[in-house]
Amino acid sequence: MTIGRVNPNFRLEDQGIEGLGDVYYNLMEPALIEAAVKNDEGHIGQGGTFLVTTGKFTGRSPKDKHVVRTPSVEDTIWWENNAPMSPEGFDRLYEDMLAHMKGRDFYVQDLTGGADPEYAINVRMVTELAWHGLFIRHLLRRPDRDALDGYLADFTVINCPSFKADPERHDCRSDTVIAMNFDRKLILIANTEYAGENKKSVFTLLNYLLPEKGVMPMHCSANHAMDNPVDAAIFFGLSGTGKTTLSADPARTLIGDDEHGWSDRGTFNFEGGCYAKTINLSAEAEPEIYATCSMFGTVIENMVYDEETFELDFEDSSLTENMRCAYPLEAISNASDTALGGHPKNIILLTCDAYGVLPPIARLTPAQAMYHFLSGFTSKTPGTERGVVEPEPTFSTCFGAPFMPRRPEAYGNLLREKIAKHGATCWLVNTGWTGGAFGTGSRMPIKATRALLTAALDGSLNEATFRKDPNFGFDVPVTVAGVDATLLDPRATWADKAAYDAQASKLVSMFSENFEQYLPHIDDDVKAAAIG
Ligand SMILES: Nc1ncnc2c1ncn2[C@@H]1O[C@H](COP(=O)(O)OP(=O)(O)O)[C@@H](O)[C@H]1O
Ligand SMILES: C=C(OP(=O)(O)O)C(=O)O
Ligand SMILES: [Mn+2]
Repeated sequence: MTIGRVNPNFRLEDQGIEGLGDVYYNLMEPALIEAAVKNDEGHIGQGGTFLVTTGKFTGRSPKDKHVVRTPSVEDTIWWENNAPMSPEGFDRLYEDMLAHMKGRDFYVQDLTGGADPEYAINVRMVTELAWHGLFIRHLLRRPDRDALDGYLADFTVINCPSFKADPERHDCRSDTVIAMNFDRKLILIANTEYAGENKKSVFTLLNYLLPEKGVMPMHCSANHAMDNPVDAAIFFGLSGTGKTTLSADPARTLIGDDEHGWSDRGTFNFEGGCYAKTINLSAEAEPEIYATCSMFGTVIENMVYDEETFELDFEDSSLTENMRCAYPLEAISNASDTALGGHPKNIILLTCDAYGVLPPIARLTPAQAMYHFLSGFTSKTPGTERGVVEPEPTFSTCFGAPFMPRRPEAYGNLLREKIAKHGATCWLVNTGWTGGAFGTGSRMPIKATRALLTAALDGSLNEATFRKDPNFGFDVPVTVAGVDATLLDPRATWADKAAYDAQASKLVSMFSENFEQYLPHIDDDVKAAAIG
């Protein structure tokens, strides 16, 4: 049976997907919650949130993500970073998945990725779980109801957690799979309930498609000065570095928290919602995000709560440290209603340095910015990927290697052109450790990071006195109003200075060793910015 609103000429049957049980098209939030409760997928929480747990998979499974190796993508995919799947393996996977789906109920959400209509693509999300429908409806962009009657999808994502892949038959690594087929315009996800796979697969898709249109796709958050979209800032960062936290700034307008494009027209959010971490979330440090945890429709994933009062426990990470809430952009009071901004005036590279070596803020030349963008030094945050249990230093190029189908230079060159053309000021911000490495020191206070960003974004920090960092060659401010000057110099925060020097020189070598792979592909000015 077909229930809900859909283009009568573009039902699943029209895509060759037949024999399912009931198919629910484009249900709105209340109906999705009702369906999810009826299916026993979770519980309604305080304020009308929806509370779910996702079982074994509470973070992404990057090693199970595959790109189908067809001739048309052979030369453009960065195969060292993207696990291949044969077209035959994919075809069998699709066939087996469709057979498995027969008789089961599914939820279809016809959505869009990209706030700029010029670059938007239509993505139909077909989910076995009603709450995945609710999640992705929050996260992507919702077309007007009337537009649904003529909606056609550019790409279709099918997410079926009850299906297990067969590595032999489907040419994949395990029984969990995220398979992207750019030729067939299909993405198949199986055997994981972690909601983040839905949004990050669409992100990966846009990272593949947009560079050909001259648009730089970016793993970054974005905001702009209150009521002044021209004064935009973007914050690149791998998971857990602070994109979501720092872009929700009460003094600025939020454009988006995770995925953006930069075209000749400026910046635009790919999404229509946010996906925040809730571990140790406090009303004091992050009031806007905290407030969404008691709003109607917010999806609360893998949080422990009191079974009698339904009160959330923000400290209890026993299910995972990667506990989350998902909500539409409108849930943040000062979010932009267009999700568009100008060309970024400031570009922030967020890094979570678990070694406690990098300063809390440094100003970068364009060449240094390119060097750090390609290096992507940071730490993986516990829980965000399977198997990561403590902050794990890594070089994740473009601050988002798991989502980059193309070679890093493809993104690096686009970014570099845009920085040169629009003259953005670039900053490196360490939201990681201070006063010692992970285990000895402590995480950078959010308040200090915010104060430094405020000074960078309002232009006042440019007037500060800077010192040149002896290890990394970038400019580090010596004093900033409202921030303890000791904090600005990481060496000064370590009790054991010799230990700092040893750790810093170890990090310099790591940078230098990692960067060797890029040397054949880059220009002399970026080479000159290389460390070590
Ligand atoms: N100085 C800091 N800056 C930003 N976030 C911090 C800082 N100190 C601690 N945190 C915590 O780190 C996490 C950052 O996560 P998040 O903003 O979701 O990152 P991302 O969006 O980049 O994945 C949050 O849980 C936040 O509370
Ligand atoms: C959804 C994710 O992104 P982020 O942590 O960058 O918000 C993720 O890494 O699973
Ligand atoms: Mn985030």
